Amino acid sequence: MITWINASAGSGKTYYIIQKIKEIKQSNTNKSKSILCLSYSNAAASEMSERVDSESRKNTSFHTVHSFCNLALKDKSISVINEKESEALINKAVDISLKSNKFLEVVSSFYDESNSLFQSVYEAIKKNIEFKKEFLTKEFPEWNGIKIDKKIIDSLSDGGKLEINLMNSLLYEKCHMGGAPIKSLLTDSGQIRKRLYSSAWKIRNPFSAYFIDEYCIKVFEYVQKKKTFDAYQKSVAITSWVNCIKDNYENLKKESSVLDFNDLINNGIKFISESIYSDNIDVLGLDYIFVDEAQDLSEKQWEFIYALFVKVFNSNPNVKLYVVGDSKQSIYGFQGSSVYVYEGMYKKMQYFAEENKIKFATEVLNKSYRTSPVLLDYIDSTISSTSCKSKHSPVHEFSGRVEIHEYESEKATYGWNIKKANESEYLNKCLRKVIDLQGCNLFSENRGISFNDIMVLTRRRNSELFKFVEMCKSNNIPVKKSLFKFGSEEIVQELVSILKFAIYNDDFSLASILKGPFFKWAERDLLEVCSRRKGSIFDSLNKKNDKHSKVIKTCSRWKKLSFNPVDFYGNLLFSDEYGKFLLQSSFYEIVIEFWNKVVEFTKNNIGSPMMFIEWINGLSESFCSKGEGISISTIHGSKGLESKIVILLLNDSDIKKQKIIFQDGMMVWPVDNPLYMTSKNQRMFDENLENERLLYVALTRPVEQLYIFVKKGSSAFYSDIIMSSSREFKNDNGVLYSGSELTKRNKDCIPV
Ligand SMILES: Nc1ncnc2c1ncn2[C@@H]1O[C@H](COP(=O)(O)OP(=O)(O)OP(=O)(O)O)[C@@H](O)[C@H]1O
Repeated sequence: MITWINASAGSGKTYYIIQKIKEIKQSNTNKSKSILCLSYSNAAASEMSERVDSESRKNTSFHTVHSFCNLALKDKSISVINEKESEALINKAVDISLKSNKFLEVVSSFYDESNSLFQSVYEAIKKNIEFKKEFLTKEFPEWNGIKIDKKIIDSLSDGGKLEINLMNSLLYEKCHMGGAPIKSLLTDSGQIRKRLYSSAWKIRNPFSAYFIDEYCIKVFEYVQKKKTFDAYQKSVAITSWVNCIKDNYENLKKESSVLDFNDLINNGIKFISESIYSDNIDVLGLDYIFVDEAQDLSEKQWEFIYALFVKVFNSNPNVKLYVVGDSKQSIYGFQGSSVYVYEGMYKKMQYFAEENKIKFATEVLNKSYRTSPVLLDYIDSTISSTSCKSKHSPVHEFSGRVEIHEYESEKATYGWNIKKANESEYLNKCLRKVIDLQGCNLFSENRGISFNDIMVLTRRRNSELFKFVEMCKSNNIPVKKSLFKFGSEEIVQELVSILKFAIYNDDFSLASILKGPFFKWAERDLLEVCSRRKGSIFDSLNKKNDKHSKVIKTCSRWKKLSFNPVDFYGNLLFSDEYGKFLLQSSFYEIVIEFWNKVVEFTKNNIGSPMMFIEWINGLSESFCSKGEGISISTIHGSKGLESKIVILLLNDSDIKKQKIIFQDGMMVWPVDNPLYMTSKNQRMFDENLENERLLYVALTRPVEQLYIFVKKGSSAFYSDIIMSSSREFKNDNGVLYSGSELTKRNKDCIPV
């Protein structure tokens, strides 16, 4: 049986799964049912796990699709690299490709338009790595007589724009055909064309005007064709170079016997289809499979889930699959999920059910168990323009409040000091709001507001946000560090790398240790050692032992420690020079927390270092300063969570447009030809929808109070949506918009 539930935020989707598991566990059967719960993110998987009781947890496992696939690999002693390590490898793959003939070919074929070339090279690699300006200028001052001057490299920042300008000027201004500027020839009002018409009129030849038009059309077609052909050539060259980087990356992974996150899924699919299971997973014994946050899964992850379900179904036709999601909350487009994939999967599952004569059910959850009616009204009026509309009826009756503070974008002519003043005003107002909320009562409960009730959300982790955290601290407002997952804190990553290096002697771990706070190597130092080495980095350092004696001595000491996590970190933190350094550093608090985690792990597990590494990397809980505090998170990170009060910092400059456009696996060169324009428009359309879905996720987190601080940037995307809906909600005094509904209900409750 397959059950598919698509329902709005706060309608109880996760609650449904939890209740279902409870019911299954409480039903009177002899055998305890085996349940697998899959989700997209660590946060969602651990949220589910945290919300079930201990009885339900028996014989039930909670995983992300990745961690489930990783489990299948466990016995195979292959290590899985995280995103940071994968980025370092891509970096290396680019270095190799810069020295390859492929790149030289690209450079030569594009030389006459080298500005555009470097622009695209930059754009092509910028997505994943930092551009190697220094590296390019230093290592390649000249190629085949082509001089790469600093100016060219410095101008690499605006992918595609220069190219479009160039093409426009070719078409409209600077290009001369037999002395006639094309713009003048091609437009009806152009001088040259007018002149041609008037001479045609003079010679009184009835066909001459017709010939002029024909001629103009031919020139126009020629320019279009040339542009398309140039664009095609460039797209092919750059795509083949990007593919060369990809091949290098694949080879580097192979050489070091590592897998990245994408490989995990591919391997998972392979294991399932070839029936190779590790002992860690009893795939065929599953009775129930639950999939939460299904709208966030990528096509590959779905492929895995489908393969898994079919496999289990073939051995146990009674297996039940529950898929739960909300197409309005699909916000991981950059990682391959999309509404199209989600809806396509619905049809595929329905078809599977029909083919195999099993029941395909859908359930309707149309009540909101989270949000105050006032907020629901506001959400519906704000999001109403799109498919995101979510009308569902409120269960609660308590009041709510929405307040909007808008900031205009700074005018360039006012200079930089205005910009600064505006920014701090924006953050100060937000801080003021947090302070003012103390001492007020909640609407939904009969008690005062505590810091724990407040969640601050933002689109990106940017410098503004860090400034805000600093401002909170200096105003004695405690902040929970939910912005960072414990497992991805820099120092936690370093501590994990040390254990990994001690066990595997691998280059990635050593490289990240060397660049970390203890050894503080610059990228250049590392590059110098890596480029000339034979064998591992550690071996090559060993050979030049005088210069690197500190590294050698320290690392050799670590290699001798027992690998049992508690012994390893006990020695490292409390009897080693490294530990002394850490405990005296600003990382002190987090290192102690890390040690507590090591002890906690050892208490509950057999203590294998591999298991520890996986466990600590996957820890989704946030590192929290002691006691209560406001939580701060990106909108992506707040998925599935709720908070009594949400303060939303929206900054239109946070919306960054992707500049590279791929169509059918090939990069489309940015010129104004029809293919590029169609792809670009489609991309913009998709991006806008995703940005709107992101707004929907943010607006649906609060239970009763929402404060939006919106700052107009170049795109004005969010400010337009927020301000146009707020007009409807403007109160009589024209003060901050609280919504007519809410002012009526809450006038007396809230100090304004
Ligand atoms: N049937 C119910 N009875 C009582 N409370 C419920 C019910 N369903 C949901 N809730 C409560 O409503 C809130 C929202 O539920 P839940 O998190 O399951 O919604 P959701 O649909 O998964 O939301 P999101 O899409 O934002 O993740 C939770 O506090 C939950 O405990």
